[in-house]
Amino acid sequence: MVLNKIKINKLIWNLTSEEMKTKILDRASFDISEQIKLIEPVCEAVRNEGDKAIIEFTEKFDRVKLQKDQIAVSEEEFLEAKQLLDEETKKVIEYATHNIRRFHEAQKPEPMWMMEMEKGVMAGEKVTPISDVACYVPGGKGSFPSVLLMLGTPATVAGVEKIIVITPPNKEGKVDPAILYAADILNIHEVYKAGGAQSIAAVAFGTETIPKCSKVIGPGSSFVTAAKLFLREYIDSGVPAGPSESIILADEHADPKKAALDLLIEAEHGPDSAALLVTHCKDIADQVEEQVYHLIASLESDIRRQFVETVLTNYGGIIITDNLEESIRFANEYAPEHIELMVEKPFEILNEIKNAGEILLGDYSATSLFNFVVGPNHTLPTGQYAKTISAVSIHDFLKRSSIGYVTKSGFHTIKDYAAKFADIEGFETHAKALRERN
Ligand SMILES: NC(=O)c1ccc[n+]([C@@H]2O[C@H](COP(=O)([O-])OP(=O)(O)OC[C@H]3O[C@@H](n4cnc5c(N)ncnc54)[C@H](O)[C@@H]3O)[C@@H](O)[C@H]2O)c1
Ligand SMILES: N[C@H](CO)Cc1c[nH]c[nH+]1
Ligand SMILES: [Zn+2]
Repeated sequence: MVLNKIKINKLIWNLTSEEMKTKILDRASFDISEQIKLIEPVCEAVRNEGDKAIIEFTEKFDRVKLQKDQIAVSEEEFLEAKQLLDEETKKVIEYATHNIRRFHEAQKPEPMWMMEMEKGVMAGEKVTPISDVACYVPGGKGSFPSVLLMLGTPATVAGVEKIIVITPPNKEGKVDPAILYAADILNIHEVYKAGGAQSIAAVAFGTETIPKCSKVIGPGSSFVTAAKLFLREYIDSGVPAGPSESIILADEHADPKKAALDLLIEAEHGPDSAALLVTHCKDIADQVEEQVYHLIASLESDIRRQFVETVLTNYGGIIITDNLEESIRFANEYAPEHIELMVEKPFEILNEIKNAGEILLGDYSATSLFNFVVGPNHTLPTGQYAKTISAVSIHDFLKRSSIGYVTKSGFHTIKDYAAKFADIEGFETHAKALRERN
C-alpha cells in the first residue's frame, strides 16, 4: 500500500485565521452566481422550447441523445429493470423501504383537530396533502435509488396524488434499474429522463412530455441548486439539500479507526462535500489522521479517492478545539447535515447539539446505516440550513388549513373584542361586519 502525498487540513481552531474559519464554516454554500449565469439560458430555453431543449441539454450535459418518445420511462423499461436486477439488490431495496415507511408513518399528524376557544367558538386545523410533486433523484456522481426511497416514501405516506420522478439518464439513455425498481415498489410510474437545471425548469413550466408540478424536492449539484433558486417564483423547491457534509465529534474515548472510517463516508460524495473530525483530544486527532491516510490509500475507486482527498484538503479535515464545550459550540455554529457523537456519554450531550440535520449517537451509529436502511430521512439541509430547516419528512408533502366555526351565541361573546381591534387598526368595514350582524 502506497501512502498518499496529500496533507489533510488540521486546524487548531483558536489559532486559525479568520479567512480559513470562514471557508470551513461556509463550505460549498459559496456564491452560486456563476452557476446562475450558466443555468439561466438553460431554464429560458426549456420554458420556450420544452422537450426540444430537454433533448438538447441532455445531450450536452449527460452525453446521451434521446428521442422525444424516450424522455418518459416506458412500461417495458420498468419490466426490463425488474428482470435485470438481482434478487439480493431487490431484497435490500425492499428492506430499506419497509423501515423508511415505518419511520415516516410515525410522523403522520392527526388529519384534523379542533379546540373550543370560548363556548361556541371552535378553531382548529385540517391537514391536506400537496396535490402533485416532482422528486429529483441526482445522477451525476453516482446512482441514488436511496434518494428516491427517501422522497417517494414520505410523499406516498402523506397521500400525494401525483408523484413524478426526474433523474438524469445514464450513458445508455436509461434510468438505473435500481431506481426503477424503487419507483415500482412505491407505485410511482411517471419517471422522466431529465436531470440538472433543465429538469427543474421542466417541472416549473411543464413541457409537452414532463408535467408542470407544484413542488420539486430532492438533493442535487450546484446546477440543480442554482435552478431551484432561479425558478423560486414558479415552483416550491423544498429542503435545500446540497453537497453532503458531516461532523464526527470525538472525545478521548473515540475509536480512531471507526472515527476515520466515518470521516470518509460523506467525503466520498464529491469534491464540494465537507467532512470534519472535531475533537479537543490531540492524541485522537493524530491517530485518526494516521488512519485516514491508510484508508485513503486502500480505496479501490480512483474517483472516490480523488473526492476524499479534495474534501479533506479543502472544506474538510480535522479541527482541534480546547475542550468538549468548544467542540459542541463549533458544531452548533457549523450546523452540519449529519453529526456523529463519538464520545463516552453521547446521550449526556445530545441536548447540547442544537443545530444538525441528523444526530447519531455512539460508535456504531455509522452515517451510512442511516443513509440507507434505518428509516430516518437522509435528505437533509446542508450549508448551515440545519439552523432553521429539518430533514425531509412527511410534513414537506402536507399543508395545514386553519378551520373555524362560531355559533350565534359564540359570536356575541367575542364580537366586541374583534370590533375594537378593527378600530385600533382603522379598518371600518372589518368593524361594521361585526357590529351590524345580530
Ligand atoms: N443533502 C442531501 O441530503 C444529499 C443526499 C444525496 C446526495 N446529495 C448531494 O447531491 C449532489 C448530487 O450531485 P450529482 O452531480 O451527483 O448529481 P446531479 O444530478 O445533481 O447533477 C448532475 C446533473 O447536472 C447537470 N450538469 C452537469 N454539468 C453541467 C454543466 N456544466 N452545466 C449545467 N448543468 C450541468 C447534468 O444534467 C447532470 O445530469 C452531491 O453533491 C451529493 O453530495 C445530497
Ligand atoms: N449521504 C447522503 C445524504 O447526505 C445520502 C446518500 C445516498 N447515497 C449515499 N449517500
Ligand atoms: Zn452519503
